[in-house]
Amino acid sequence: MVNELYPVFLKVHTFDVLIVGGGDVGLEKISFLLKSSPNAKVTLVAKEIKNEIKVLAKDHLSVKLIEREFFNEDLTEMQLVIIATENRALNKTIHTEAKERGILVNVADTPELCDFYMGSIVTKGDLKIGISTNGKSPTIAKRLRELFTDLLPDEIETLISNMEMIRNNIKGDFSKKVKELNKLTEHLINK
Ligand SMILES: C[C@@]1(CC(=O)O)C2=NC(=C\c3[nH]c(c(CCC(=O)O)c3CC(=O)O)Cc3[nH]c(c(CC(=O)O)c3CCC(=O)O)/C=C3\N/C(=C\2)[C@@H](CCC(=O)O)[C@]3(C)CC(=O)O)/[C@H]1CCC(=O)O
Ligand SMILES: NC(=O)c1ccc[n+]([C@@H]2O[C@H](COP(=O)([O-])OP(=O)(O)OC[C@H]3O[C@@H](n4cnc5c(N)ncnc54)[C@H](O)[C@@H]3O)[C@@H](O)[C@H]2O)c1
Repeated sequence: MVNELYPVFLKVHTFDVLIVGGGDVGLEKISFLLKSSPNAKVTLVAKEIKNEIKVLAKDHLSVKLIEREFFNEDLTEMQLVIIATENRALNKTIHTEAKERGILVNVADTPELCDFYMGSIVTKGDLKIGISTNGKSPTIAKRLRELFTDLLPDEIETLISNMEMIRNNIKGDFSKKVKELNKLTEHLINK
């Protein structure tokens, strides 16, 4: 099958995100989301919310927890929904309702019901690399994250900051700027 995924880097703090389910999977999803995007505007609804999620929410003022069963009205004004209850039929029903409202949906661990996948994420300051295996092996995505995190030197952060300064200070037209920036960085790739 062709890999048709198009990666984007979302400014999640400008979105309203709903997570349904507050068990192990809900915890995994909200943890990864907040790790990358600490100010993500997340509402989590679940009949029972794990204590770890409550502890995490205390450190993130943009997170709202609602401990009760899910109602369709919870989807109002949401732009992204992550569904993670243990009830597959319920997950499917919420998926259908969300799609009717034009909301992008991720049903945790159910690739065929996902409009987008949560990626595995390598972070070195302003550098962020999202990894996906097209839903085939989250374990490989995780291992590649570990590999790239080790492989990329922390100095990459300084390098990117320096390049930003140079980029802002190069005078002249666009093509001259592009040429100079390319010349400065060509030694980074040793073929
Ligand atoms: C990247 C990451 C981000 C995150 O979770 O936020 C993520 N899964 C992670 C870990 C992980 N998940 C699972 C295991 C156990 C081992 C295993 O089964 O492989 C491990 C590994 C571990 O924990 O060691 C269970 C699992 N996951 C999915 C299925 C169903 C299936 O594949 O059919 C099953 C089987 C459930 C069952 O047994 O029934 C499906 C999805 N998981 C995805 C993302 C999406 C595709 C990503 C891609 O394109 O690669 C997708 C499609 C949907 C989604 O959830 O977005 C995070 C790594 C974070 C990190 O450490 O960096
Ligand atoms: N835990 C894992 O590591 C794991 C691994 C692979 C797949 N899965 C699958 O992921 C799904 C979720 O797993 P989990 O371990 O988080 O389950 P869990 O039982 O720990 O949590 C389920 C959550 O859904 C909530 N919920 C159930 N019905 C609800 C409703 N009507 N309204 C609102 N909230 C409701 C519960 O209150 C709870 O917070 C399951 O389908 C499971 O098979 C889990």
